[in-house]
Amino acid sequence: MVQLGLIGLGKMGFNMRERLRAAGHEVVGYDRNPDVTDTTSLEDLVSKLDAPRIVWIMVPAGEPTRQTVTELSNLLAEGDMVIDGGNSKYTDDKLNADLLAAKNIGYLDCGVSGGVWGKDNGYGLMVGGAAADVEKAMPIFDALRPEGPREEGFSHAGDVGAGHYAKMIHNGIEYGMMQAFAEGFELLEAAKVVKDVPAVIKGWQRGTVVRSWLLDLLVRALDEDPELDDLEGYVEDSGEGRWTLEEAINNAVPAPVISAALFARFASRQEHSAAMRAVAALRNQFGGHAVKKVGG
Ligand SMILES: O=C(O)[C@H](O)[C@@H](O)[C@H](O)[C@H](O)COP(=O)(O)O
Repeated sequence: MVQLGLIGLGKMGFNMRERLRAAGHEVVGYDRNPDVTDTTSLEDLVSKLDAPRIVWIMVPAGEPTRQTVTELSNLLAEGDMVIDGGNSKYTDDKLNADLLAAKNIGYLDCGVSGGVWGKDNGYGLMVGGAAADVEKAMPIFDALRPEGPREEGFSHAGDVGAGHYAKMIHNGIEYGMMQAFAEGFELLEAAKVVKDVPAVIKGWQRGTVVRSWLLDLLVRALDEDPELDDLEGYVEDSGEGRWTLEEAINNAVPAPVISAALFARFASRQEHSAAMRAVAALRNQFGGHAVKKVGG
């Protein structure tokens, strides 16, 4: 049994606390939401833990995570350790690690995959940092990861930053896979050759090359809404896809699938695309091709 401080009890952190407690670990959670928190402040959280402490951060990436690391750097002591489990950009990890290292506080970055299903199924984990720190936190990783061989749901990806780098690329792949399923779905719907689209997609769940958890989730969504027409075709993104493409450019690695998937999300948010108005205008200019006028 180990003891862990957990900051951020939203969709991910709340379920992680449940899974860790179910495995017999002691978790002291902090969240600004009084309904879910175990403590009143970060100071209080730190005071409730025995040294050497391990504190896991599960708050939104960017400023909220950086701010939390900064506050912890003033509250923790030599020998303690911080783990950032959020979807942070990997370049933030070096800054966090350096800030904490100045006080001899350890740091690991951990990409966490599995969403709201992780509480029961376990979370896929990819970790960056020193091997000795990874070893210290292993009981926590073992409780969070799925059952089965450790190396199939956990990796020590490399030095600080490597865990979030691995998660970034994982999410880039996720964008591409989702987009491929989505385009197949639209084609099946459009062509009307296939009479029962949800049945065909359900029939791909076993034996086929494309069977996968994302396919299972698509089947689940279609069970609830067979044509998905309760939904707007509007898709946000949280950064990982953009960072993956920055890496593709920096390393001159072609990534046409992931970039198309990201741009499809941008297109999904446009009601009145300037680019497509320009294409319509140009076709009209050079070829006299018909255009549709607003309100016409
Ligand atoms: O592996 C996972 O569990 C998911 O990738 C998870 O991390 C989350 O759902 C993404 O952050 C969504 O990312 P986008 O908002 O960029 O689609």
